Amino acid sequence: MLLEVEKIKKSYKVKNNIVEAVKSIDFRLESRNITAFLGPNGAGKTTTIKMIAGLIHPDYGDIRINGKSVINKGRFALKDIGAVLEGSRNLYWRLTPLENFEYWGGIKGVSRLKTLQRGKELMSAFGLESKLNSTVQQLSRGMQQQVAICTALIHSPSLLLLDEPTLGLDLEASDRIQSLLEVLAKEQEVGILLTTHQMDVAERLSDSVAIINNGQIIKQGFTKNVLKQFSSGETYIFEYVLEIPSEKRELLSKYRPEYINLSTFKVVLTDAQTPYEIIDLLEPYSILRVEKDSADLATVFRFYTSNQKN
Ligand SMILES: Nc1ncnc2c1ncn2[C@@H]1O[C@H](COP(=O)(O)OP(=O)(O)OP(=O)(O)O)[C@@H](O)[C@H]1O
Repeated sequence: MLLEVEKIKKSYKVKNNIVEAVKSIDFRLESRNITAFLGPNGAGKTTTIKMIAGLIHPDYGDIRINGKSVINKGRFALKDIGAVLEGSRNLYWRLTPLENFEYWGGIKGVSRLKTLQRGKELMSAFGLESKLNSTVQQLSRGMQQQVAICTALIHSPSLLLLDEPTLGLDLEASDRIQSLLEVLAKEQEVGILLTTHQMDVAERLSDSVAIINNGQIIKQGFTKNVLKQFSSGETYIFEYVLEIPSEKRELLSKYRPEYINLSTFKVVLTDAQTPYEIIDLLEPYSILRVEKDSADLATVFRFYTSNQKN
């Protein structure tokens, strides 16, 4: 198993108060798997990722990478982990991408030749070959983030930790990063743990999700299973221009509609039924929309995080 996080806890002391940032978190991440760590602001995501990256120590619990505990073993952990936490803090802005790669490659114990070769390959994967010799401060924010990711990958780590990798980026930059992450996971067998508030990014990229709130994981599983639990078969939503009159309600009753408001209702259809039957039945009333009701991660996220106090 690439990453095993076992019952980790972390509290911060703020003046006379203790903030329990992470109460007890358990999860696993396999190679080739992308896990999205989701949670509202202050849920404890960054604290957890920082503990995995060895930047802060848990008060309790264990973190194992490839079966070996990394608690208090910073040097060992360095070898297997690449991380981009809080924007592009792993970059020196006055240096070029190549100089940054050389610097970080040196720290991670990779030869200069290998570092430069790998750095160039990674930059080409982003279409940034022409920027190898510009200083980081001359690059756009999207490019800087891409260079930060290249830097984190310079020593070919098996685990990549990313805090909000696509935050504030335009669609093209965000797409490039997402595509590279997919390639890294599926073709180069890297395990990726990322935090994001962008549910569409999480839905596209993640094999698994862990939803965290108040320092605890409240839901985890394969993304497709989590979504499936929320999608209720052949459920359709019909919205009419005007409210549904009582004689039509009577005719509709055999479909057991669930009314959302006076002009909108949901029905679950069997294999033998089609949405057109309903439309025919309600003629001549004008329909505004009919759509299949399927859950997305945003719905799932809202459900779990708004039920936090139950
Ligand atoms: N260095 C610190 N000192 C004191 N409290 C902290 C520190 N870092 C985080 N916290 C607190 O710990 C809790 C969890 O914070 P954390 O940054 O891990 O959340 P997060 O899920 O990453 O949030 P966001 O989505 O806003 O980045 C919050 O209540 C936060 O205020």
